[in-house]
Parts: sequence; structure tokens; C-alpha cells
Amino acid sequence: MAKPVSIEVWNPNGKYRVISTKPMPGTRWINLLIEQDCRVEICTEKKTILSVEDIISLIGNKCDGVIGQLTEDWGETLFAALSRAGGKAFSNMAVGYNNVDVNAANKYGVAVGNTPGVLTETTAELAASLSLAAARRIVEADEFMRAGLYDGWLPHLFVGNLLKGQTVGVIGAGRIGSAYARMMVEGFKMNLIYYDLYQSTRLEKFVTAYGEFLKSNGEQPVYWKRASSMDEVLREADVISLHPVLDKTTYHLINKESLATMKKEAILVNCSRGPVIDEVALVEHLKQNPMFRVGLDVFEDEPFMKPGLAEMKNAVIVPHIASASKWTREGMATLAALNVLGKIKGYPIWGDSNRVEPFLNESVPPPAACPSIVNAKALGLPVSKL
Ligand SMILES: NC(=O)c1ccc[n+]([C@@H]2O[C@H](COP(=O)([O-])OP(=O)(O)OC[C@H]3O[C@@H](n4cnc5c(N)ncnc54)[C@H](O)[C@@H]3O)[C@@H](O)[C@H]2O)c1
Ligand SMILES: O=C(O)[C@H](O)CO
Repeated sequence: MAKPVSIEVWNPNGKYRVISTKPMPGTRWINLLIEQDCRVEICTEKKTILSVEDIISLIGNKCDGVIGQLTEDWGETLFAALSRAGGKAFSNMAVGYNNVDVNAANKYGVAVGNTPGVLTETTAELAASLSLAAARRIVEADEFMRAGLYDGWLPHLFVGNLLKGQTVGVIGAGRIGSAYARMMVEGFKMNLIYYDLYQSTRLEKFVTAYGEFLKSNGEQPVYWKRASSMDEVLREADVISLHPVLDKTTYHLINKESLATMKKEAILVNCSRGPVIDEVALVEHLKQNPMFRVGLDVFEDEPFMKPGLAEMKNAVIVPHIASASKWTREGMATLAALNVLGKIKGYPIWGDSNRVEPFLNESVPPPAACPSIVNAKALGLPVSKL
């Protein structure tokens, strides 16, 4: 028998029981659920990562939908428990859903939501920050100052890399990868090389137009290239940022061999998922190549780091905060709540999950649709005509 977990209850007499496994930023998501007759139960347990048993205990005997987190293991056991409790809706408060077994959800007829779009620019901005912090050795220099070691300007003190005119490589040029590429090209006048399974025509057009603009101003233009293999990006780029989904094809995409392909002074940034990099191989590479630098937001065994990583001066490391801006986190909570609410109310699925702005406009009620359900097709859910 699982131990009871502590909760906070909103609108106790609501008809539909919706659980959030964590308190989430803002109140709009709570109000939207309450207005539509939901009783909202928010888990207030102190521990950060809830176990499957904790969540089973939260679901109980009657539950219409759950908003969950990327730290939770949403597999067969939880979808079976949700289904037994009468639930047909789950949403991750995240765009990535590698913690969710979608086949298991399909088996129990549970819709799986995610939160694309609202975090694109925020996440890309952190990838750009990590690129800059690694290139200009900002964290090392900050530690040096705080340690009272600065005793005057020196020609060699914390010399780093100039980005202008260098090549930025993007692996996974989807929403976030493309936004990051634009920031680096436009902000720092870098050339672009990218690798993705699909062509990113909009990104290519943007770089071409920006290159023409620079040229017309008498400046050095920028160029783009779509690589035919990931290795081409690794060989040619000075800064490489990883933005693919995590699946079987991207697990340990960066390993001992691919690290050896990169330039000795390259910068590698990861704001996708930790297991895209073989972190043991990365630590070894950082040890052997002190001029190689990384900026990491995600780790292979989160919340842990592989031995040795924390000691590496050539690594900038932050705790999975790429989407952590107030607007984005409140928007993620709203989208996740509306995914669950929409399924409970029998609303259709929003036609374009890349265009979620209508759900985020606080001055008008959101459309009567689920913003983004990843298994909509598998479940045969209708698409909104709005
Ligand atoms: N660190 C964070 O806080 C944070 C925040 C948001 C998203 N993410 C991660 O970023 C990922 C991407 O988000 P998005 O909104 O840009 O998704 P997206 O679907 O728009 O982009 C992913 C891209 O990866 C490409 N891709 C898939 N397999 C590939 C492969 N083998 N090689 C090269 N490219 C491949 C896809 O074609 C797609 O263009 C999410 O799945 C999530 O895991 C992390
Ligand atoms: O996938 C996601 O959305 C992130 O990892 C958290 O924002």
C-alpha cells in the first residue's frame, strides 16, 4: 500500500478531478480548470522526483486527468492506473516526452499532451547564453574574481574565442534549433551549418536574406549549408549546439568517436536531453583537450553528473533551466492544463501545434481545443477547424 502524499485542493466540489504532480507557475492554469468545473489537486510533497508509487497514490480511484513532469516515469503502470481511475488525459509540462511510453498510453486510450512553441525562444536564448559563456570563459572568470585572484589587467587573462565570422553548427534544426541558429547568425554574424532529417527552408531563407542585407551594407555576408551527415557539422563548426528529440536514433549521438571529429577548440552546447551525449566520454575528452569547452543544461543521469564533470574548468553547467523564464513556464502550465481539460471536455485537437499563441493570450478565453496531443492520430481524435 503506497503512502498518502500531501496535496492542496482547489474547487473541492468540481465535477472533474484533475491532478498536477507539482505546483506550477502562475494561476491562470488553475483558473481555467476551475472555470470548467474541475477540482484541482496539486501535489505539495517536498521531494523533487515523485516515484511511480507516489503518483499511483495521487491518482487514487477516480481521476479524470493528470498534468505531470519530465522527471516522472509515465509507462504501462501509470497509464493502467489512470485508466482504472477513469482517466483519459495526461499532459507533460514539457515539449520533450521521452519520459512517456506513448504506446502504453495508446493501449489505454489515454491522450498524451506536450507544450511546444511557448518555450522555443526561451530555450534558444539559454543555448545562446551557454555558447557565449563557454566562448568567453565567463564562469571561470567570475570564480576568479570572487576568489580575490584579480590583481590587474593582463594580455593573456581569460582569452577566449571570437564568434563573429566563425561557423555555428546546429544538430536538430527544429523549432528550438532554428531559433538558436537565427540568434547566433543574426547576433554574432556567424555562418551556419546544420544537420536535420528534414530541410529547414525558412531557416535557409532567413540566413540568405540576412547575408544579402549585410552585403548591401558593405559588411562580410553570412552563409548557410545543410550538411549531408552529422559528421560534416562536427568537422566544420566552431560552436555546435544539440537540439534533436531524444530517441533511439539520438541516444549517445555524441560519443568518443564524434568528439574526436570536432575541432580541438570547438564549443559543444546541449540543451536537448542528457543522454544525447555519452557523458563519460565527454569528461575524458574535456580532460584531454583543455581548449575544448562545453555548455550543458542537461545531463545523462539527471540530477547527477558523471564523475569528474563538476571539476572541469572547461565546462559551464546549469541545472536544466533552459525553459525557465516566467512567461514561458506560466505558458507551459497553461498549455498542459488545456491539453488535459480539452480531452476531458471532448474538444478537438488544435490544427497547428507550432502556433499556440491563441492559448496564451490572457485577455481572451482560449480556443475550445487541445493545444498539442502527440498521439492524436493513433487515438483517432478529431482535429479542430478553428
Ligand atoms: N533543456 C530544456 O529545458 C529543454 C527545453 C525545451 C526542449 N528541450 C528538448 O529539445 C527537444 C527539441 O525541441 P523542439 O521544440 O525544437 O522540437 P522539434 O521537434 O521542433 O525539433 C527536433 C528536431 O530534431 C530533428 N531530429 C530528430 N531526430 C534527429 C536525428 N537523428 N538527427 C538530427 N536531427 C534529428 C527533427 O527532425 C526535428 O527537426 C525536445 O524534444 C526536448 O527534449 C529541452
Ligand atoms: O522538454 C522540455 O520542455 C524541457 O526539458 C523543459 O522545459
